[in-house]
Amino acid sequence: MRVDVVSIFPEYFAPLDLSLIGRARANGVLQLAVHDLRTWTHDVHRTVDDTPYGGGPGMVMRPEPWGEALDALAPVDAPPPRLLVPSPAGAPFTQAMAYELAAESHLLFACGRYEGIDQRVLAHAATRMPVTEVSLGDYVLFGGEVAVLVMLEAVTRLLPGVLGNAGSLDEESHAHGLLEAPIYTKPPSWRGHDVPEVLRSGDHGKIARWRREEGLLRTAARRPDLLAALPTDRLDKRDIAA
Ligand SMILES: Nc1ccccc1-c1cnco1
Repeated sequence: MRVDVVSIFPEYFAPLDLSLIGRARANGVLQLAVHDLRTWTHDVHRTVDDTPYGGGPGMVMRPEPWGEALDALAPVDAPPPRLLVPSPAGAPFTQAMAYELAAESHLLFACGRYEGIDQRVLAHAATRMPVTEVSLGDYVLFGGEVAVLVMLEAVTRLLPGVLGNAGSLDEESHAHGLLEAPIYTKPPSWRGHDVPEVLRSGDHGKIARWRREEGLLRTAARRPDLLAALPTDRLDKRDIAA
């Protein structure tokens, strides 16, 4: 997968050389390039923002540098990338979206700052590539960079060969729309707290049932919205009885 990121703070993405993402880049699973938006400015001050039409606080990112950046990174003679723009006004980022993005061959992330990017940049881009504004949640950040770091981690770990034990993808929270059951390791007793007997029973069927029930209980208690969204065929009669 090819990923291009455009930001006025390219140094934000230094962490991407670390750990799993660093390995995915080293073994070619992920081709990542980070670009400074100011590359596509032409004035001595390398200006990327201006005052908002209609007045109001803050500044808006100018369309011209973004237009030239997208022209350069999504040339018309190549298959179009999927443009992702982190935004508080975007669609919620979910594990389902992470799987969707992991199937793409080229992602292009546009990191907005200030009050955001002139809307015409997205409107023009949408004439020649899929554009998705994405929100990480209902809170306000200084810019899209941290959102891109989160999305890149969530997507990259789904790429083949990135996670050592692909099986762990199957068990983690949100993998099946439910939260994961509590997990434990040695010692069997610690500060008066014991590991649930069932997990030390060696009875794998019983352990699997316990984990599913505990995941359901946790989901019902902490994220009833996830339970409500679960397709009914995903809850078999054993779950209802639990
Ligand atoms: N607040 C922001 C400002 C700029 C770019 C993204 C965001 C964002 C994304 N998800 C929540 O907020």
